[in-house]
Amino acid sequence: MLIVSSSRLGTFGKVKVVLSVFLCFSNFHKITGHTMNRLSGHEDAKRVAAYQAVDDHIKNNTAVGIGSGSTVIYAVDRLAEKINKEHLKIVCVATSFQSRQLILNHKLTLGDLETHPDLSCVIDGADEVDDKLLLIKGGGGCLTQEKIVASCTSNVIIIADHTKLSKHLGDNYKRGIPIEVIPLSYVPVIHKIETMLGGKAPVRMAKSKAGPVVTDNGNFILDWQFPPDIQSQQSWEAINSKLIHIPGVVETGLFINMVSHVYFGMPDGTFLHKDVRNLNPHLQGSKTA
Ligand SMILES: O=C[C@H](O)[C@H](O)[C@H](O)COP(=O)(O)O
Repeated sequence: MLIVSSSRLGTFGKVKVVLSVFLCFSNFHKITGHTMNRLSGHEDAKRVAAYQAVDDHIKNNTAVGIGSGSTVIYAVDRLAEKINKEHLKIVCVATSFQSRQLILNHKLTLGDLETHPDLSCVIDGADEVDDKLLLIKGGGGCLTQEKIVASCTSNVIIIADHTKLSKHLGDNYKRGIPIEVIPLSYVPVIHKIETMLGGKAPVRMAKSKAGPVVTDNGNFILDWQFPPDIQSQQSWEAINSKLIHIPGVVETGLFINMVSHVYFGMPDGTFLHKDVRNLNPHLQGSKTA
């Protein structure tokens, strides 16, 4: 029937038919609940990690930090489910515009660091985690508020899919270390990073806007593609210290000695839990909930 009628339609009519078929197909997936089944392996892995972290660490009558990124979305889903089911009283502190929206959209209680400067835990994502649990963060442009919020707890919990796990920083995440800078300083900061530490530190350009990415704080992001041998010459702590002392640098996406636990969702639906107190990993099962 479609073929017969499409031959009698003009271009505009054909576009309408194609659009209706597309909308029908998307609604079919929503109606039949197939949306979850269509999740990719990566999405499933993110969900497994996020659910497990929430189940293990969220306690009643606490304030928690909510990180940013695509994995945190699953954590907030689980948190909302848990709060409603168990009638918990939890105050959520955001680390970005996105995370604030997530909290508000789930009708959770929004707090801030002014009212809740001590957090029971922070659940956040990462772009890469090395075998000492050092992190690269900021791939989505959020890092300064994340680091401030993370500094307000002794329990930073990272959730990620298995592709984020690597031996050394930069093994898997190739975009470089994000560095937030005050806009007027970006050229001298690039020059200083490249002269002092080597590599390249281009300003991150926006995809759907002319010009650079602008952070939630009104700043620019540099992605420092560091020289491969830098890790054999100096520690990440020393490198981070050099970077943050450059005038104009607001913060870096290097999170050093800040993490307590990391949960990786694995391709087979299990999760890998790493506890900083015992860096031998424990494969803990397949609670996908
Ligand atoms: O800038 C973004 C944040 O640091 C994210 O937590 C990080 O990029 C990981 O995001 P995702 O969970 O989407 O991989």
